[in-house]
Amino acid sequence: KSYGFDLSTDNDNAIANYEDNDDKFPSCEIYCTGNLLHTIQTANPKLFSDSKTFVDMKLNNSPDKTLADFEALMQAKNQTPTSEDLKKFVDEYFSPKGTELEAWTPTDWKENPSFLDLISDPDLKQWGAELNNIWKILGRKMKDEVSKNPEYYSIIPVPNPVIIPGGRFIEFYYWDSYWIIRGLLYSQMHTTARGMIQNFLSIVNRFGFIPNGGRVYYHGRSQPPLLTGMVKSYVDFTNDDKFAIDALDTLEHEFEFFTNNHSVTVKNHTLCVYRDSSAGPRPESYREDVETGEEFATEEEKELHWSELKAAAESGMDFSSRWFISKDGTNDGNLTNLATSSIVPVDLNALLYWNAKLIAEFHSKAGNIKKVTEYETKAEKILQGIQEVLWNEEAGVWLDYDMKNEKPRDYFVPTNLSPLWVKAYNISESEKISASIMAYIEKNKLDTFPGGVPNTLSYTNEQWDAPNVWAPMQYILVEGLNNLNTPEAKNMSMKWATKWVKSNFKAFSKDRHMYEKYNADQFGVGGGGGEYEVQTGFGWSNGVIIEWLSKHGRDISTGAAGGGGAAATRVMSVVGVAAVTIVALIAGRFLW
Ligand SMILES: OC[C@H]1O[C@H](O[C@H]2O[C@H](CO)[C@@H](O)[C@H](O)[C@H]2O)[C@H](O)[C@@H](O)[C@@H]1O
Repeated sequence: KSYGFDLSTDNDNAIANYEDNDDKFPSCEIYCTGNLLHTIQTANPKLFSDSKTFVDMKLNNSPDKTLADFEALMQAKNQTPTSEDLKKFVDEYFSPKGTELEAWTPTDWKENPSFLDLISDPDLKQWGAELNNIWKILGRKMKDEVSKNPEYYSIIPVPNPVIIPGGRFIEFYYWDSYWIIRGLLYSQMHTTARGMIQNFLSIVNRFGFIPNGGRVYYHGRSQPPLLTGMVKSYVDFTNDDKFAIDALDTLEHEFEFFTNNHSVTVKNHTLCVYRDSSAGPRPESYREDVETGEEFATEEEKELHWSELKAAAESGMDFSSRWFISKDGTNDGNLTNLATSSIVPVDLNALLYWNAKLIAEFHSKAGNIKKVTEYETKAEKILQGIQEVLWNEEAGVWLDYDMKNEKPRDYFVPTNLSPLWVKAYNISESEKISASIMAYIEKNKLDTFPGGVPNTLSYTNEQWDAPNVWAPMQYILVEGLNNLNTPEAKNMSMKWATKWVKSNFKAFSKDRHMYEKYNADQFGVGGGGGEYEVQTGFGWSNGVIIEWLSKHGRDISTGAAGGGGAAATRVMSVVGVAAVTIVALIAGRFLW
């Protein structure tokens, strides 16, 4: 079946739940589940150093022939083929990863985007130009044959070229694309940004939701819902209200789909959790999931474990102690303690509130008064849930809620502050909230890390734990504090933005790479841990830096000390800088 890429919206035809997925993702019988996938991904010795390699390879024959010939091989080898037998089969029946894609230079790429004029420091300006060049390296276009014969590929066909994250991630990722698109908009690449948003609209129209990334094996889960936020960004840059109005049916559909499939009732409020709807290990990390699954005795327990792994992947934070619930109800443990779907996450509910508010705003542009009221009411209900279930007066911040133990999880994650970013709080209480957030920052010593604010304060060797620090999370913190609009919060926001720009710059100057994640304990160093090597490229890291160079490039310089530059010296007292320095040195960390 080939895709016609009909961008029109037809909610009646879009699926209302995940049930019809098998039809919608025709190559799933090869790439999502089954004996072939299991046998190749668990071969001993292993065939691939990264499990994702196999599921990104193209089929040379139809799925039916491939499966039939594989079964014949299994029979011929008495169900116990050697690794060598399997390697021969893969070489004959699959083509290398990436053959379905072509490098693509965005047609709207500009040599000298105007944001470069907003940067004073010559070294930062040069760096900005190099980051702008990277858009050309990260551009990918699908070959026409993909949409004609999608059953030969794990990649999900989309009509327009995309900017990928980079490294092993050669397809689109849902939430990464939010920061990539903002970076493109700041780089005056409106056509590429619009094309990527249209891809997502087309995907919602075809499947009802946006999968985690652009591969069929991500079919059971999404990622933090940011499509409506992407449309808002596009409209803010272009004033093209019609684009948002035309997208409304699809945006509503994504919102309804997401809330229908993720809701829970807590303390009489309907809120959402991250969740997955598929069976089995993650195909792209099959071997790893089979190994952690060994810890469980029954098939049912294994399935539950895999489902919690995939729910964590839906959150974008795969993996993190944020999702561990130990026997005594703490965040201690390891991947076997994952209980993602029992934790009500602050960020997801704040984002859904934002979605509802934006949909109401777009309806108001269209003059659809009834719809404005409908979505304002939905937003208000989510806000009440956030306030009554997730706001924690004692901690002075929002906290994830543990439904198993019926208690808040008082552990730092940047997402605890995410309502500030999307204004999911009562604005009239900004002063009070600002005081309590600043006290929370102080109490958790969040300002003492030389390389940015870590994702948690637990050192577990998982990639979304300390000491790793991630661009989207720095963004949420910095933009959220800025929104609070009090002098203290704005100062901290500027200080953290400056530190992040300078730390990324140091790493780039040294290694010539933008990293997927960095190290909070060391200034200018890439991150590590988790199940794959740190990746370079890197879409969201580039996007965030381009945005902050555009916004603050006149105030940041590479020369000045303090993790800040001209702006930081303006907003912080000298005493403040010295205090931060002393605290960091006492903690045995190097500032730069
Ligand atoms: O292959 C392992 C996991 O890789 C992805 O997760 C990480 O990279 C994504 C792309 O940058 C990012 O969106 C995510 O936040 C990262 O943790 C993938 O999204 C996972 O589903 C996958 O299991």
